[in-house]
Amino acid sequence: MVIVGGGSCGSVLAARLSEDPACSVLLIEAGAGGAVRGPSPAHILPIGPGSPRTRHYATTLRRGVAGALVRGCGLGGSGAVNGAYFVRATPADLDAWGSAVGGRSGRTGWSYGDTLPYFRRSEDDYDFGSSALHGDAGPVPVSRRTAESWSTVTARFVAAAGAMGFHAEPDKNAGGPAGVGPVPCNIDRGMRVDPGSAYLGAAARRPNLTVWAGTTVRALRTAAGTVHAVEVVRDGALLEVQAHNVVLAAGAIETPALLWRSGIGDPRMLGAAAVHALPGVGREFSDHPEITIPYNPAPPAGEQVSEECAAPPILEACLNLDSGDGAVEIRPYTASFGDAVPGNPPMPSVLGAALMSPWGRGRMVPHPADPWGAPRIEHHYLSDPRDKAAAAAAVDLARGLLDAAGLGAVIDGVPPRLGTSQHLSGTCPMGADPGTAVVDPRCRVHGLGGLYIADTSVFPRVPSRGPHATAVMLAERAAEFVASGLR
Ligand SMILES: Cc1cc2nc3c(=O)[nH]c(=O)nc-3n(C[C@H](O)[C@H](O)[C@H](O)COP(=O)(O)OP(=O)(O)OC[C@H]3O[C@@H](n4cnc5c(N)ncnc54)[C@H](O)[C@@H]3O)c2cc1C
Repeated sequence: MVIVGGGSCGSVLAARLSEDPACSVLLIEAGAGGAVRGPSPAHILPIGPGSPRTRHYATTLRRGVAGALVRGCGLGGSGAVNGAYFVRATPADLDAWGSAVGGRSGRTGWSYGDTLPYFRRSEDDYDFGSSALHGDAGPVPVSRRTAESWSTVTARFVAAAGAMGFHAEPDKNAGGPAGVGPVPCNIDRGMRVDPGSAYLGAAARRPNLTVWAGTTVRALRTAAGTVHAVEVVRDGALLEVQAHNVVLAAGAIETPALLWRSGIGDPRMLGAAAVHALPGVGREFSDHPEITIPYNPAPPAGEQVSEECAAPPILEACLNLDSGDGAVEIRPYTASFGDAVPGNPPMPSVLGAALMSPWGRGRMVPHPADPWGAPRIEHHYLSDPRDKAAAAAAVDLARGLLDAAGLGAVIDGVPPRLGTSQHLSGTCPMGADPGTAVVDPRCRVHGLGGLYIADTSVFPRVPSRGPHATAVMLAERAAEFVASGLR
């Protein structure tokens, strides 16, 4: 078994599949560093210029607006450098996923009921323990900051949202009505516990699990409709590694890129290099646009700040609204991205207003001149009039909250800025129809034997919450599908 990519999903897959001593697993990760890094300070995002733990990509957010995408690289992947917000997709998201992909409920289903056991299995919820909704024995610790330890920004924001009539949501992973409340985080005592640390830490010593870091998979080798090997670059040499099964978990940018480099995709795009037709690769993706509103923070008004507040995660609480024309998330960041991201220049404090169920879809295509170059990415943010209207309403709401909370004053002459939440999803979507989908409901690539995809590229659409907890659930579920295919 070869797993390509040791990020959020690849770590889960490698650990779960190697639980069976008869299954020999090779995990191949492009980023350097063979050892699992272990938990890292959650209030720092090591994604700034020059960070050895990231790869950067250019995108066009909308016509005339350039943007930058970041992906983690190294064991733990993007999960090891992210904001540590660990919120599940909503029951409505998952039920829509189940209906969209048409798998049979319970066996290959993706509805809320089908997926709940895998969310529970992945977590150790420090606040809610074991219950019908939560697990207390999984590898990922999940915790929420208590109101007593909130930073001033969070405390003022939550109070203002309550005063404005938004109802309290004490557990954003309970599947209840959306509101304002603490963000569940994969944090233990201030440290981000990414899936690499959580899952691979214990598994790495198993004799049937080999980890090759600093090794890049260049292409898949296929013959007679089956993938039988991967071509890798390791220590400067090009090698071919034979495999009975290959699981791609290289993330929502590199997984489609790897398929294209292997001749898998839309033949109209690949031309003579085409080996297997799957026109859905890169055709439509979704992500959460975020508009940030810069402000000058108000001076403290004598609030008591506990010692624990000294280094809060970047987001301790948020407001979710699921009604009306689309889901919205208002994010009161506890620090400026100049302070939280080493290497960034000084930046103002911002409040974020994100569209969490956008209608617009992005498109990714291979680099036009260089098959080894980064794909061309276009987000097409706010291209749909419904998104434009929702964005304007979300910015108004965020400004109202900024005011009501007394967080500070909007900076004159600095307009709100369109950016991305970095939640790219759905570049190789799951579905029953190989004309549009790339994998079936068991994560098998349509029409090719021996090849699975299990990462955020297979989400039919981005969930209406951050994708990380849902990515870990997906990998838990995919590991079972892959293992059952071996029997
Ligand atoms: C800066 C940032 C902040 C974020 N914050 C949050 C948050 O707070 N909450 C949330 O829910 N989501 C957040 N996200 C999104 C979330 O972290 C990702 O959606 C999730 O981690 C993606 O998991 P993945 O397994 O699909 O990909 P990744 O975790 O990106 O893993 C892909 C791995 O594959 C490796 N790889 C790629 N190509 C190859 C190759 N050819 N050969 C070998 N290895 C390869 C990469 O190096 C990487 O390690 C954030 C993302 C970023 C970048």
